[in-house]
Amino acid sequence: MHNATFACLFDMDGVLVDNIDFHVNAWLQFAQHHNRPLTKAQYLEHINGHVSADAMAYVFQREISPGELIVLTEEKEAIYRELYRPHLQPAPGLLTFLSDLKAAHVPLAVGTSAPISNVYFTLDGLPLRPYFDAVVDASMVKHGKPDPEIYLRAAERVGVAPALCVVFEDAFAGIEAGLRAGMNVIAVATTHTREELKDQGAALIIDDFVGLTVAKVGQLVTPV
Ligand SMILES: O=P(O)(O)OC[C@H]1O[C@@H](O)[C@H](O)[C@@H](O)[C@@H]1O
Repeated sequence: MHNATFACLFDMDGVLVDNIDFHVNAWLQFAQHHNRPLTKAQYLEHINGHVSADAMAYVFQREISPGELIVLTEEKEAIYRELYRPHLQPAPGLLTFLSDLKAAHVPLAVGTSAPISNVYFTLDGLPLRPYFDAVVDASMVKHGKPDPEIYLRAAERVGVAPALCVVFEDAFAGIEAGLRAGMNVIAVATTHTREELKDQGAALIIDDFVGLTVAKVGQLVTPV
């Protein structure tokens, strides 16, 4: 058995599930309903991977009150869940990779900008929750990605030093959050192409989890 000396921290949307097209369509429908201009390019640059408080402030170009934020977030996320529900499935190779990590006693956590309603939908809907020792969502932090708080909190929850954590991320904001937390980042080329990801500072770029081994990930944090 592999002797685990590191932890793996997973982003949710775009990593555990390859669902960003559904988020894009939900945001475009939501924005149209509120007569706000929004394009896919703007989504990718300003919304992808960000917490709803920041995304809504961008869409409406103003501060959103806490009460309004709850209503608007649930409106958008209900559209997303309706669109994605028939397609809900784990990313290719994910279940095998998570089982291998568990067998090697690697502590596992999720660090997501998503609201808790989407965490229930994804982690309990599949179900993926039994694999994870900790889940940190948007409601548990003051500052969303690209701030490192979500990943620092996840590392704290599994009791592993940031330098010994490997973050799996698809979003620019999430990659930056992992790097600013002092962690090793593996970029997943779901939302962005390998070309777009190549200068973002990730130690490795993968298309999905097929064929990924515990040893390969461990090498990123374990001196040879
Ligand atoms: O990629 P993460 O951190 O799981 O982020 C979740 C967020 O990702 C964004 O891309 C979605 O548009 C949001 O609606 C969602 O809540």
